[in-house]
Formats: sequence, structure tokens, C-alpha cells
Amino acid sequence: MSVIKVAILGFGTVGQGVYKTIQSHGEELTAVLGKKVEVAAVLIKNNQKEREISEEVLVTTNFGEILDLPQLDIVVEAIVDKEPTFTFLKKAIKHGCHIITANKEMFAHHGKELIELADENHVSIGFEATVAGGIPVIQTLRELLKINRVDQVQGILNGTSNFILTEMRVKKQSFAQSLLQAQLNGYAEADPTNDVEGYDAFYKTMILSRISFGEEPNWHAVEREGITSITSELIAAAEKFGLRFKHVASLTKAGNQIKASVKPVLVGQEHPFYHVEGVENAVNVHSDIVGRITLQGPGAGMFPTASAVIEDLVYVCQSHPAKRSYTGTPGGNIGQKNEDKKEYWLVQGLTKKYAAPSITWIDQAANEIFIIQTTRKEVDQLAIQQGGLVYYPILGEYETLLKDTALTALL
Ligand SMILES: NC(=O)C1=CN([C@@H]2O[C@H](COP(=O)(O)OP(=O)(O)OC[C@H]3O[C@@H](n4cnc5c(N)ncnc54)[C@H](OP(=O)(O)O)[C@@H]3O)[C@@H](O)[C@H]2O)C=CC1
Ligand SMILES: N[C@@H](CC=O)C(=O)O
Repeated sequence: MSVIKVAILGFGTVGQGVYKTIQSHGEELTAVLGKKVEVAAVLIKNNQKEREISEEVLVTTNFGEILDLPQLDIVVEAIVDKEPTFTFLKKAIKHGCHIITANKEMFAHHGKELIELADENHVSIGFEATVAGGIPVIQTLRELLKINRVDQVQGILNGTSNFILTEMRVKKQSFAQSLLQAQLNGYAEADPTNDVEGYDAFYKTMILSRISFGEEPNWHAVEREGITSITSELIAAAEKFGLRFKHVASLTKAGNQIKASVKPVLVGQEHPFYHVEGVENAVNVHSDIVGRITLQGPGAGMFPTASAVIEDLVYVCQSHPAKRSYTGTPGGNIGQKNEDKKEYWLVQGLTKKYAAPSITWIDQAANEIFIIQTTRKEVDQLAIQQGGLVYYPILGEYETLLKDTALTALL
């Protein structure tokens, strides 16, 4: 029987998960592909670490040795940073290998170039693991929605952030304790600033934009905020209002413009993201024929990510052209967004003395923590006037849970 030879670059959480899954699901892979899948080589950085890798596998710190193997069909990349990864993958493509990557930072920066190069070299690229861990969102968007025109995508895209917010609310853990647990569980990036400051979700959002609309917004125009401003006090206050903090990425096609943001928001019980807890991610896609679909599942960790890579392995072996759906899918158009629309906001740091006719006071949970209704413009203005004000939008409608609260002094 002929064999498919695979090299795995990186042997951390993801690389090990891929290695173990190829061993544990060898029969299924053979049944689907008609060929045996074998790991021929593993690239590592530190050759002093103990590894559980079969003696038949080449374990090296030299990528050149991997390309010198007599047969190499697929390169799976699970390392960190843009370089040397991008250089390795370009070499692998030119060598005639299909490539699969889990590295969203590298792919957000260089995905378009890699896809064009792969196309010229008649090989395929799998990048399912770059967005939302184990959820097959890329395949869904590029394979299952070929005719639908997508006009909005919203998602909880960072497992670490969602895990931290859940731990802080449910177990009353501190931010630092929750982050440490996320690291121990293998969810966090090597530099967790990427997770908690929203960079990781930002890269994923840019990849989703390409898949959904065939293009990206101007990166500098994207509002990006992480979860580090969210305190235990704010989480408890939100809970009193029946709301939960979620770190949400949002992409909307408005006119010819793509609007994108990555930031903490509040959602109520009716919202599909309310029950997305722990390391789970969710992606909500709106398109013209089907309407709204929500995909939900584990967003990080060894085996969920390995699952995305293994499904890509089958995908690239079935010789799908790389370029399809990444550089040219036209997105939909839902028209201009109304900037003057009044929205609900949770604000902290506003004094009761403050009065403005354009603001409707809705609820109060604790000293100086309120729900108000006003426009984005107004709340931005308010923050400039009142130093120290923090504010988060509430997605969808808000219905008060605090019917007995004495807000009368404010009304
Ligand atoms: N963890 C997760 O849940 C997910 C991670 N990802 C992405 O997958 C990639 C890997 O993540 P993860 O496994 O968690 O990371 P880890 O930090 O656990 O592992 C990184 C691996 O890369 C190796 N490595 C780093 N630099 C080099 C280099 N220059 N040359 C060769 N090997 C190198 C390290 O080698 P050594 O062992 O020798 O130190 C290590 O084995 C990242 O891009 C991440 O963003 C994507 C989805 C989910
Ligand atoms: N650090 C990332 C890993 C998966 O992409 C996350 O927490 O989502």
C-alpha cells in the first residue's frame, strides 16, 4: 500500500496532538484516503527535551534535513511566530508539499501570499486550526456556503479569554489564577498577551474576513480590545443585570466597507453566546439564503486543535485547489450601519450627578455601575469628558432584572 509521508513542525500542545491522533486514527485515515499516513519527521527547537516519539521518526532542529527526505507529501506547521515559519512553509510549497498550519499570526500576515504560491505550485493549504480550534468554521464557510452571500460574522474566537471570564464568574478566581489554569490546560499562546489583549482573536477575525468576504478591513481601523479591563466587580455587577461578559469579534459588510471589531461586550440570556462557556468558542454567521447559523465547540487545546488539523489532512489529500474562496468570494451587503442608533451600555465611573437628555438611565447594580441607553458617539464623548469611565456595549435588547432598584433619583 502506498504511504502519505507527513512532517510535523513543532511538538508542543498542537504538534503532539497531531502526532497522537495520526497514531490513534490510522485505520480511519487509511479507510478514507486509501493510503497509510505516516509521520516521517518532527521539527523541534530544543533538542534537550524528552519526547515520546517513535525511533523511526526523524527528530531534528534542521528544517533542511526534513526537505531532504526521499518522500515528503504534507508539512503540518504548529510552531509560533511569523518567522521562521513563513520561510519554512514557502520552501515546503516550492518543494511540492501540501501544507497545513495552525499558526494564525503567521497566516493572518502571509496567508494570501502562501495561497497564491500554493496555487502556482499545484498544492493545497489547510488552515482550519487557525480559527476557533476544533470548530469546522473554515470548511463550513468555504465548502458549505458556496452560493450563500455572507454579510455578518460574529464570534467568540479566543478560548483562553472565554475560559478566564468563566472561571472568574463561576469559581470567583482571580484573573491571574484563571490565566495560569488556561496555560496549564494548553489553551494559551506561548505569549499570553496575544490572548488577553485581543491580538489572537484579531488575527482570527482577519482570516475569517478573507474567507467570508474575499478581503480584509484596514487593520489599523479595527477596534481591538482585550479582557484585561474586566474586573471581578464588573463581572458580579453584570450578573445582577442578567448579563455575561464575552469577548466578541464582529465583522460586517456595510456598503463596500468591512467593519470589524474585537472587544468585550455583554450578552443576555437570549443571545446565542450567553451559554458559550469555558474554553468553548462559537461563530455566528448570517447569510442571505440560510439566515443565521451558530457553530459552537472547543476553541483550543490539544485534541480539538488536532481534530481540525486531521480533517485538513484529508482535505489537502483530496487535492482541493488552494485559492478557492480565499481571494475572491464576494460578500453580501447589508447597507450602511446607523451610527445614531441608541444602544445599551454597561458603564462604570459615571456619577449620579451627571445629566444629559440624550442618555436614558436604565439600571444600577452597584455604586457607579449603571446600564444606560445612548449612542456610540455620546458614550465616546462622555468617556473623554469623564476620565476613568469604562463602558461595554450590550448586544441585542436589554430587559431589566432589577425591577425594585431605586433608580428614581436618577430619572
Ligand atoms: N494551543 C492551542 O490550543 C492552539 C494553538 N494554535 C497555534 O498552534 C501553534 C502551536 O501552538 P502550541 O502547540 O500551543 O505551542 P507550544 O508553545 O506548546 O509549542 C510550540 C512548539 O514549537 C516549537 N518551536 C518554536 N519555535 C521553533 C522554531 N523556530 N523551530 C522549530 N520549532 C520551534 C517548540 O519547540 P520545543 O518543543 O523544542 O520548544 C514547540 O514544540 C501556535 O501558532 C498557536 O497559535 C492554534 C490553535 C489552538
Ligand atoms: N490561544 C488560543 C489557542 C487557539 O487558537 C486560544 O485560547 O483560543
